[in-house]
This record gives sequence, C-alpha cells and structure tokens, in this order.
Amino acid sequence: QANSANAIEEQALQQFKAENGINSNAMRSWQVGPGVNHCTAWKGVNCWSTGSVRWLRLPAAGLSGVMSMALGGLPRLSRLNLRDNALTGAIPPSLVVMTSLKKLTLQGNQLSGPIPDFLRNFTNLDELGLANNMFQGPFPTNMFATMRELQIVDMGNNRITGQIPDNLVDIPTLQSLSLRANNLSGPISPLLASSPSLVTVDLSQNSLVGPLPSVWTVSNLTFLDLSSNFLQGEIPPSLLSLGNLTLNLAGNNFSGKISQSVACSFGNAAFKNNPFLVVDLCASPSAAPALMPRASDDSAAAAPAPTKKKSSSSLSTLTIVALTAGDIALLLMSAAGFTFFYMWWKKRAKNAKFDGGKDAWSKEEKSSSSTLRSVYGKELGQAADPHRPTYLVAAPALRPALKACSGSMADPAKTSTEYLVASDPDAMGACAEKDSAVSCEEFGTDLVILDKFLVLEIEELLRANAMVLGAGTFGGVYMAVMEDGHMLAIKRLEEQALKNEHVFARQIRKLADVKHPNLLPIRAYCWSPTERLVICDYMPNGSLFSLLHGDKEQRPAILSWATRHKIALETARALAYLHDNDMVHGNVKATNVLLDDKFEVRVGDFGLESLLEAPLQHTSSAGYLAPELMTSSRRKSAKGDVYSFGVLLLELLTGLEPLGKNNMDLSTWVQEMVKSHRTEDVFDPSLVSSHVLPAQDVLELLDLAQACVAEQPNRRPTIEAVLRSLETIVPSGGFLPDPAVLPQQMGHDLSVEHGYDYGHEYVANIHMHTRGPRGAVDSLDLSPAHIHGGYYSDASSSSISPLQAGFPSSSGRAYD
Ligand SMILES: Nc1ncnc2c1ncn2[C@@H]1O[C@H](COP(=O)(O)OP(=O)(O)OP(=O)(O)O)[C@@H](O)[C@H]1O
Repeated sequence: QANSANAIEEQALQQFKAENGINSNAMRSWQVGPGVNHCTAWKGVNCWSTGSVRWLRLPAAGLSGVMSMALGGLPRLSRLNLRDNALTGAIPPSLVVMTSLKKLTLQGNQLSGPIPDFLRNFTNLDELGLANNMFQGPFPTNMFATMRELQIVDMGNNRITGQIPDNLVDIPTLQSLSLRANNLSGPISPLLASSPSLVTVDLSQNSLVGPLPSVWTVSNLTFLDLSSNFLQGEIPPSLLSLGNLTLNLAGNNFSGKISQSVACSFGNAAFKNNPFLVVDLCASPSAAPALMPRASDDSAAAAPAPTKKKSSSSLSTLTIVALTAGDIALLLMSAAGFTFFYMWWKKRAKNAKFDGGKDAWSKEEKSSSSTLRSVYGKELGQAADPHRPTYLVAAPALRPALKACSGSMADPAKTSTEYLVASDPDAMGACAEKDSAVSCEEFGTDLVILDKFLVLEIEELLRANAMVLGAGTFGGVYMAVMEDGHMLAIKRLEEQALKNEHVFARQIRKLADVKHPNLLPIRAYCWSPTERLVICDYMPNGSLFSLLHGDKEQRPAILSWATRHKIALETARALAYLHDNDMVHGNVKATNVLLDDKFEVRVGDFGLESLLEAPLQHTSSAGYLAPELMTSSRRKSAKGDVYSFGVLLLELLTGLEPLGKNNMDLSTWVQEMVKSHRTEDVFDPSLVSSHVLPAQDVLELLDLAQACVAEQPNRRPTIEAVLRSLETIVPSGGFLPDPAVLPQQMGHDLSVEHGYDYGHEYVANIHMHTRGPRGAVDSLDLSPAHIHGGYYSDASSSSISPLQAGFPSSSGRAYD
C-alpha cells in the first residue's frame, strides 16, 4: 500500500514538473527510470522514512506557469518552499490536504487572488511566507484563529486590505510579522503592543490610522517600522523607553514633542516627515541607531510623505526579513566603505601570494584575477595556512559537505531518521512518542536557522560561490557569496564533532543564544551523520591577525593607534560578557578577533568546544596559552583568557606575532625589553616614526598588557578590571614628538627643565618626566612659554593636548 501511495506521489511530482518545471535547470535531476528513487535522486525532494514526500524545496529554481494543482498529491508534506520563482495564478485549492505543513514559503512569485480560506487548516504552520506577490482582498475571517504556532508571517508587498486581525497579533509564538506595503487600514491593536513574543514588526507603507496603543510592553521587540501610514496622536513614552529598539515612525501625522535625547537614541530619521511633531534634533545623529532603508525598498524614512510606494524588487534569494541596525548596515555597506574594502581586499590577496601562499594557490588561481568566482568541483589546492593572511582559494570540499547536509547525498538506503535511530535511540524514542511526521521533522538532516531574521535554504548555499578562508582547530572555514551578495562564513567541524544530533542541537542553540554586539553570532547550522556545519556572517574586514600581520604597507592607515585601542576595548567587552555569563572563551587570539564592515569587533569561535565529542587538550594556540595551562590538565579558565588577551594587547602594541623567531614568546620579549630600559623600542614601527615617543596612554596600555600576562594567574586582573582600565584610557595621538628632534623641527625657542642628554642643544620650557634611557615621555607639561615653529599658537597652554593631537607633519605645521 505504501508503495502505491508513494508511486502516486511520484506521479504528482512529475505532473508538477510538467506544469511548472519546463524551464527549470534545477529539475533536470528529476529523471524517471529503473532504480531511480525520487526521494534521494531528485533535487529539492526529501522523504519520510515511509517514502512519503516530506519536503519540496525549489527556491529560485526557474519555475513558471500557473501553480500546479498536482501539488495536492503530496499530503504528508511538511515544508513547501517555492519562493523566488515565477509562478502565477492562485494558491491551488488542492493544497488543502497538506495539514502537516510547517513551512509554506511562496514569497517572490506572481501569485494572485484572495488569500485562501483553507490556510486555516494548516494548524501546524510555523512559517507563512507569501510576501512579494499580488494577493489581494482582506484576510479570511478567523484565518489565524487556528494557526497558533506561527512564528514568522511575511506577507508584505501584496494588495491585502482590511484590518490587521487581532487573532494574528495575539499568536503566542509570533516573532516576526511583516505586512508592509499593503493596503491595510484601521488602528494598531493594543494586543500588538503587549505581545511578549514579537521581535520584529514591519507595518510600514499601509493606511493605518488612529493613535498608537498607549502602553507598550513588548519586551522582546527589537525592530518596529510603522513609517508611511496615517497614524496620529502623541507617541507614547512607553514606546520610546523600550531599550534596544530600532524604530521608524517617519511619514505619519504624529504630534507632540520629541526630546533631543530621544532623537539621539532613535535617530532623527525615525521621526521625519511628521508635520505636527516637534523634534529637538539630535546634534550628532550619526551616533544614533537610526533605522535605515532596506536595500530593495524606497526609503520609508526618507520618504517625503506617507505615500504608498511598492518596491519593485524584493530582496533576492537570501532575504533578511527584519533587520537589526547592524544587519541593515551590512546590507547597505556604503559605497566608499565597499570600495575601500575591495581595494584593500585586492591588495591583501595580492600580498598573500607573496607571503607564503605559494602552496595554497593552484596554477589556475595564480594566473587568474582575484575576482570571486564559482570554483565548485575543481580541485584547486588546499586550504590556506590559518596563520597567514587570508587567501582566495577554491573550496572543493564545501559543496559535498553541503550536499551531505541537505540529505540528498545520504545513503539512499537509509533516511536521516534511521541514522538517528542508530546514533541516538533515546531521541528517536522521544520523537516517536509524540507521533510522527511533524514532531520528528526537527531530527532530519537540514539547515537549521537559528537567527529569526535569516531566510536561507541549503540550495542557495549549494549555488553560492565559495572560497576557503583557512583551517583552524575545529576544521576548515569557507566564505560563501550568496546571489544577492551577502557573504556567509561556514565552519565545517571535523570528525570529533558531536555525533548525536539532539545533543549537538541543544549545545549550538545555547551558543546562538549568547548575544553581544562584539560577539559573532551563529546564524544557522547543519547536522548530518557525516557533516556538521556552523554558519555565521562573513566579516568583510577579516581578522585582526590579517590586519596586523598581513599587508604591512596598509597597516598604519588601517590600524591607527585609536583603532587599536578601540579593538582592544571591544574585544574586552566581548570577553567580559562571556565571563559574566559563566563562559570562558578558551581561544582568544587575533584570528578570532574579526572586524565587520564598520571595523567593529566580533569575537568568534566562543564555546565551539562544547560541540565536540571530547574536550580538546587545549584550544588556545601557541604564544597565547597561559603558562599554567601548558602543563596542567585544566583546559581553560577565565584567567587563561586574560592571559591570552594580554598577548593580544602586546600584539596590538608591537605589531609582532605572539610567537617570534626561535619560539621566543612575545610576552617574554616585551618583559626583557622593558627590563633593559628599551621600552620605546617595543612599539610597532608603523606607528612610531623616528621622531616620536609613546604617550602616557600607550604606556598605560603596555602596563595593562603586562599585568594580564603575569606568570601567576592570581596576579592577573579580571577581565572586568581590564575593561574598566581600558575604558579610562583615552587614546590620544598615541605618540609624542621625540625631544631629541625638537630643536631641528621647531627652532631653538624650546627648553627642557628635566635633564635630557641626547647630545642636542635645544630650549623649551617643557617639563618632562622620563622612563628609560632614551626618555620615553611619561608625562609632559607645557609651561606658559611660547613654543614656536608652527606647532603651538597658544602660548598660555599648560596642557599636553596639542602635542598629542597627531604626529608632526613633515612641513612642521602639525598643530596650531
Ligand atoms: N566569520 C568570519 N569572517 C571572516 N573570516 C573568518 C570568519 N571566521 C573565521 N574566519 C577566518 O578564517 C580563518 C580560519 O578560521 P578558524 O576559526 O577556523 O581558525 P583559527 O581562528 O585560525 O584557529 P582556531 O580554530 O583555533 O580558532 C581565520 O583566518 C579566521 O580569521
């Protein structure tokens, strides 16, 4: 019986192909013949252990024509994803039988007609994606009353009319709601303002009216876009006091006053184009997390009036449905920033070739440009040395890994659930108890999205261009460029990764829940019996390691003293957050300090050890490892992190790698230099020209670094204390003119009160306190005396700030 049911399903699929897949390259694998099993051989098809079709996923697969009624022949379907195709017509009524459906994603087609009434039968649905089509008319009455498990509703950019139903906004699991760019009217329900689950809400570009609900208690809301409506009245203080909210109320008829502090915290643009609203504009709006327009939209924030503008295109295949300020900024990487990155990237890639990349580059790669291009299937050499700057190398291993993860490469004789039985009978037992299809779906091999704002299918990853970034303790890392240009980093965990999917899922979800602006979030993962992949955003400015030790020519321009201080500060913030939450990083090092498009730090690789079968002896790399961890069996500790962080500080100050020639470690070398009064010689030569000496703040940082690398763990400060110190160190120009050269540069109108003997004669009323034989300046006061030569115009200055304002220029007019 099962066989004949499955044969019927196969016929339904063939019919679907005949009607919608004529132009689809993706469906070329849908061949019929003896021994060909549609469950394992047909792209986008995945079956239950019974042989019934479980998933049909063909996003951006070139489908066209009126959406086929034959799909109704797949009654056990759990996931139907046909987004970003060119399907027309209505959603076929035959789909009514798909009561096991959990995800229905049809965004980005040309589907039309009313939203079908039968959708209410899909009581297990957690994701409904109908955006960017031409659906029209109101929501069917009580449609959402039965869909109580919905988490994501994305129905933007249609022609839906009527009011937003209360039984949609009060779904207890609803996290992301987008109904933007429709013709919705009526007020915003108070239920929306009190939802405990909602994280992102986009109701922009509708015709919503009335005042906002007066009390806002949406504790998890991070994104609210109500721009370009006809909302009026005062903006409730409880809304404006929500922390962490990216807000857009532009293009409405709000009235009342917005204080400067509110304008600064949400950004002036959030309140634009409200003719009756008095906004005390923020003077430095750049500091405010103003909501920015999405890539494919007309800017609601910038819209001159609340006119309805439909976006002509949707975000392409990889769509971030709701965006944090950082995500948006990533999408909208400024042209200047991008150009800079591109030039730097090219330079970095070029440099990599000369700097030891010989083995990592194939002949073909060497002769080609460094343009990103698809290199799947070509064996183009091996992964780059992780301790070298990033190489652009082909990623031959990624595609099979992804395929294994998508289930289609799995042993056709076994379904993923059978693998699970073998690897984790308990988990399977729990699954079986709850019955069947839907509750067991989680255990299949597939990409699991952990970030609610990411919509990504494994097929898109399979199509992506990819490069090897390197290989570390846990396995290889690849960069994949999606069709819309978004870049992801995919870490392929090696064999020692957890064999039990259940445990793996639990651990990785824990890691994904650790969120801090300076930690690199895990966005998705993929587990299969043979592959475990961890997916994060690719950080376009690479790692601190490649910045510091890569292109030396670029280093001074990119890594100014102030930037180094900022990197140290942000890294300490990330570590302090981990320690505060009883976590230890265990692998603090420059390759794990990544920089996003705004040069903000995202520390990666935290907690990955918890995804391994057995703890590694130690993960920290040579040079960064605290002495007590080299010998003891203790794997990692907070004090060990502080030690590694101290090494990182030294690396920032000196520009040197943690392990030098003859295996001398950096901390020992610095200690020796300081002891032998050669402190000023430890600093990165690209910061220190021959005419400057380190300023007070630089020396303070050196002291701090040395405290962190104390031999005895109990003599090291806590990371919290390190952070406090870093916060009090205000980065100056970093380095002061060397008094030894002042006479030549500044004339003879200077004298030094405290004796320096450099063999030069000069005069200046400058108080200098010195360290070391060459007199690294510890503190420096200008007396009221004049200092000429164009350096100072303020004779009464008694502050050192003019000297700290920068390096002397060659023209001798650095300060005035
Ligand atoms: N999200 C990312 N964006 C950009 N580059 C990345 C990203 N993740 C890792 N990399 C780079 O890829 C390379 C390999 O990273 P990986 O974390 O595997 O190794 P590692 O940091 O050298 O060593 P370890 O595994 O011990 O941390 C490194 O150069 C790292 O900086």
